[in-house]
Amino acid sequence: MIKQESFFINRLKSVGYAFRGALLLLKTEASIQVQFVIGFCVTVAGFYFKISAFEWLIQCLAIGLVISMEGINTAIEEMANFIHPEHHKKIGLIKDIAAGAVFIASVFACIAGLIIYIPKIF
Ligand SMILES: Nc1ncnc2c1ncn2[C@@H]1O[C@H](COP(=O)(O)OP(=O)(O)OP(=O)(O)O)[C@@H](O)[C@H]1O
Repeated sequence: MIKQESFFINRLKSVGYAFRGALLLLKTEASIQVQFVIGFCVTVAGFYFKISAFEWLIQCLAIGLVISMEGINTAIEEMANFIHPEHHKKIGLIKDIAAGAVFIASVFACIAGLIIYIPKIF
């Protein structure tokens, strides 16, 4: 019983730490703030154009994917700077690959957005 309680409290604490991390990203990371504003704008567009439940599903997944990838990219950058603050070819490569992953997610999110909104606008 005690073990179960401590498991539950630990999970609750983990959610708290994760929430703190998400708030920190939103407060301090310009790229996350930009993605968040874009996410807000397309959410407004979703209501304006009355997109379907399936389109909402795709849009929510795309917004979540891009913002979370951006968060992982930030964590990789922070770790790289902490482990090796000096200039190094390998650190540059690691950062470029992490940024590349965000870029790929963003391109596909844009394609999904175009598929949803182009028929509604034109
Ligand atoms: N320590 C380093 N050694 C080698 N190249 C680096 C190093 N730090 C950054 N770079 C190169 O400069 C690029 C930009 O790095 P930076 O850390 O400024 O990321 P950024 O994309 O500007 O991130 P953000 O603006 O989100 O903080 C990297 O993608 C990498 O190519």
